[in-house]
Amino acid sequence: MIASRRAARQAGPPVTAPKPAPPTHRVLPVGEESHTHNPTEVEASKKAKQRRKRRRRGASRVPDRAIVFVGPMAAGKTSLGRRVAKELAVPFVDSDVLFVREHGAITDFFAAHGEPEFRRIEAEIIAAELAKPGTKILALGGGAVLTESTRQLLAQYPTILLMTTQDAVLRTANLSRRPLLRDDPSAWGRILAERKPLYLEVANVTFRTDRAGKEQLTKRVVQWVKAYGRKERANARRSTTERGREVSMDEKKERE
Ligand SMILES: Nc1ncnc2c1ncn2[C@@H]1O[C@H](COP(=O)(O)OP(=O)(O)OP(=O)(O)O)[C@@H](O)[C@H]1O
Ligand SMILES: O=C(O)C1=C[C@@H](O)[C@@H](O)[C@H](O)C1
Ligand SMILES: [Mg+2]
Repeated sequence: MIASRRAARQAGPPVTAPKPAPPTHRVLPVGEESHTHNPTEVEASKKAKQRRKRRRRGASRVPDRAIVFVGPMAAGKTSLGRRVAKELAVPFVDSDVLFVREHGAITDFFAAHGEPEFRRIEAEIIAAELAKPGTKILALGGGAVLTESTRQLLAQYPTILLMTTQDAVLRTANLSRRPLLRDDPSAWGRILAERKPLYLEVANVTFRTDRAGKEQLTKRVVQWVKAYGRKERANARRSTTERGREVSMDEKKERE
């Protein structure tokens, strides 16, 4: 059976078979690329392999847990977070989106149950998301840092603060989706003044989103994340070696 299938494969299609359709520039699904001998498709396959290799290399340099984005309303957590996640080929999660999925619109929830109940559930959602293994970009709601337990958890995660100015927000953000700002534009600055110390307490680094375009910022944040991952791995290797040395010193002492 196997021999006959091999023979059929070696024999190729019957001479009378209709001519196959001309090759197209279709991008082949992952895993199918190596079954072609068409030069265009071979080239596409090579490029796909290189891309996967680059992604694996990139992924191995990023921290193996959540990378968190914090910052004031409309600073760019969602738009930049999505871009950075795409570039690193890791999932993007937004705590506001998780909340809405479970409990409906945030403004309605505030009106019906009040802010303290919102903060309690928000903190639970964030803690559960941080506890899940694997690299991801996690964007937090603008007020998540108000909760102390969340701030304490963030001490164990690379945390990026996105900062901007009220002028930039009023220029770029869609105010119809932000009724608080539409009705009282100076609310943004007042809220930021109250929260700034909390943002700075949890952040490992700050990027200004009003001073550079999204593309340039994405590159800079990706570079920072990779450098953070490299440093963390180097530190882990160093402390393993040091622990190894301590053990062998102890063994030596015991033998003496
Ligand atoms: N670097 C940038 N340059 C110009 N515009 C930007 C930049 N970053 C974000 N924006 C714009 O600012 C607006 C707010 O961005 P985004 O919704 O990502 O902010 P956010 O921090 O997620 O807001 P929220 O706190 O409401 O969730 C969007 O219109 C976005 O396109
Ligand atoms: O700044 C805030 O307090 C908030 C920001 C949003 O991301 C939402 O989490 C919610 O609207 C509260
Ligand atoms: Mg957002």
